[in-house]
Amino acid sequence: MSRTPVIAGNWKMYKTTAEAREFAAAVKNELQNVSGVEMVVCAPFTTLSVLQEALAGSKIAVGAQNIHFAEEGAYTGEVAPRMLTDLGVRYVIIGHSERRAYFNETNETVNKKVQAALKHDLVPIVCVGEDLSEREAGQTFSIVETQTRAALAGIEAGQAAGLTIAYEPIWAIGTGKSSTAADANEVIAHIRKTVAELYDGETASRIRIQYGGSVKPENIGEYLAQPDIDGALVGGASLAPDSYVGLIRGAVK
Ligand SMILES: O=C(CO)COP(=O)(O)O
Repeated sequence: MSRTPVIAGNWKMYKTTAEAREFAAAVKNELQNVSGVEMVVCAPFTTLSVLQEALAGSKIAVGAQNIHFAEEGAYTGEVAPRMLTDLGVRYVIIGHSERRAYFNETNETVNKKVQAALKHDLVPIVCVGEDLSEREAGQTFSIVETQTRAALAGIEAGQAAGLTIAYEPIWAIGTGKSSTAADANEVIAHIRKTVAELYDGETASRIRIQYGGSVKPENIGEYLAQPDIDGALVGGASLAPDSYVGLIRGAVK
C-alpha cells in the first residue's frame, strides 16, 4: 500500500502572530500546486488562529504541539481538544521528547492524550524515541516498542491506522547529528512491526511513521527514499519560509 508522506513543521516556542502571518504569506503561493505530500505546520497556541486564517485556501494544514486530555475543567494553563477543533486545527503533536523531559509527560498521559485527540477527530502525531544512553545500551528497539504499545493502548485498529507516529531519536534533535536514513528506517520498520503485532498487517501498512531529528531540505530526500519512512517532523528547518518550501520540494522529488 502506498502511503502519502506527511511533512510537519514543529515550530516549538518560536514566532509571534506577526511572524506567523509573514511565514504564511511567504509559503502559501509557493506551495499552491504541490501534490502527493501532506503539509502541516504545528505552531504555538497563540498563533494557531492567525495561521488558520492566513493559510485558508491553501493545502497547508495547521497543528498544535500539545493538548490536555480532559474535555474541560480547572486545569490552569491547559488547552482542551475542543478548543483546537473550534479553530479548525487538524493535527496535534503528542508526547514530544521535550514534553516528556521538561513537563512530566509519561507513557500514560500520552495515551490519554491520544485517546482524547482521536475522540475529537484530531490527527495525533505521536512521538517516540530513545536518548543517547539508551541507544548506546542497545535499547532503541525496546524503548520505541514500549512507547508505541503504551501510546496505542485501548485504541481501535481503524483509528490507529489513521494516526501518525514520529520516530525522533532524542540525540538527533537540534544537534545537527541526524540518524542515517538506513538506521532510521530500521527503527521505523520495528515500530511498524509492533503495530502489526498489536493489530494486523493492514493497520501496519496504513499507519504513517515519520522520522524527526535534524532533517533539512538537503537530507529529507534520503529519508523519504526509505521504504518505511513516511515523512518528517522538522524543528529548526521548518521555521524559515524558504527552508520549509525546500523541505516540501525535497519530499516530492
Ligand atoms: O524535535 C524535532 C521536531 O519535533 C526535531 O527538531 P530539529 O529538526 O530542530 O532537530
